[in-house]
Amino acid sequence: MLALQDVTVRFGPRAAVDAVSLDVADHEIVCLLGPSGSGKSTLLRVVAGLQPLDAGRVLLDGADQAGVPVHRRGVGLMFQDHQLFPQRDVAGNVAFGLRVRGVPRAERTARVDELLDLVGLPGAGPRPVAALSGGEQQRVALARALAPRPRLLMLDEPLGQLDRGLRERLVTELRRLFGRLGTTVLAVTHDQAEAFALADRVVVMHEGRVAQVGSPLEVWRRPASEFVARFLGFDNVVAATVLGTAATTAWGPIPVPPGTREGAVRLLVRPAGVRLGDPAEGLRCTVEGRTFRGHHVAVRLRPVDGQAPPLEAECALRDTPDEGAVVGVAFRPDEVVVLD
Ligand SMILES: Nc1ncnc2c1ncn2[C@@H]1O[C@H](COP(=O)(O)OP(=O)(O)OP(=O)(O)O)[C@@H](O)[C@H]1O
Repeated sequence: MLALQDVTVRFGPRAAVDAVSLDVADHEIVCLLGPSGSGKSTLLRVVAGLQPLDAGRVLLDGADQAGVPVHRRGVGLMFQDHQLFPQRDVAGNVAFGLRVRGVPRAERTARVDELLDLVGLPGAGPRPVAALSGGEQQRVALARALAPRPRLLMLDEPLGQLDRGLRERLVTELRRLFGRLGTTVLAVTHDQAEAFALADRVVVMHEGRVAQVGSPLEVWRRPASEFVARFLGFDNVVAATVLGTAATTAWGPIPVPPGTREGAVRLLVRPAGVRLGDPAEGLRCTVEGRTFRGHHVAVRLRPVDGQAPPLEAECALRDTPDEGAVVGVAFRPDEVVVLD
């Protein structure tokens, strides 16, 4: 449905988007994820036709979009500040795209009612938008973007300004809704939890380039590089020399999965693979701190020998050691990832 081929956008000497290629299939939900300034919004604006290209091509259903203006691309847009028209009521906002396309009144009314039902705001048509909560406004903005049945819906930080609880609920609803409608979606977010909950595929961006593409599970399990690992919040990264099924590191020997590339590498040990046990065995560490994360506790560990970098373990609530305790650390090979 959407194909980006070597898309490049420069602002001055710097490429904000640097030779990005990406395909989005029909009915697929793809999330661009990355830190501030990595080029996500610029890429979205390119697809919408709001940002000219310096090189490359954008194709929609196989047709090159060079020279095709925004309103002829058949894409729907929903931006962070969702820009509802404050002087119109909810129905007037949702109907906007239909009115500019000359859809007759009766059909417009029916479609607005249908969409308000769909986004969970049945009967809200006559309400002034100023009287709606942030979450309700977000739903109205979504209904407005969906109303003209865009072939591709683009969302820029769709839930950016809402509090976390509401975001988590809405993101699940959105995914279900898009699945039901068969909507193809390209969304931008800097929030990994949101991207992982919404997307079929995640595209991690770094300095205008694609750092990794994969399903949420693939990216989470196997971050391709140290950048992606750290962006996802994995900080147990260490220099290692691999020989056979063991790596020599500042944390001592770490078992690695069979078939791991030999020689000098960077290794990630996911916190779930850091096991705490008897202080007489393995790497001796002091428990520096603990953070409760709902279903588990993140435990910060400082190796006693002082030279090795700190590391983090993930513990079940009932197995969490006290702060200040000395523990012995062992590593599970299935949670070890070799980074590029
Ligand atoms: N109109 C512009 N003129 C000059 N530089 C720009 C312009 N738009 C974006 N940039 C620069 O291009 C780079 C990418 O910006 P972009 O907004 O695409 O990043 P982003 O990943 O969406 O960031 P954020 O999450 O903060 O929105 C940044 O360095 C930004 O400063």
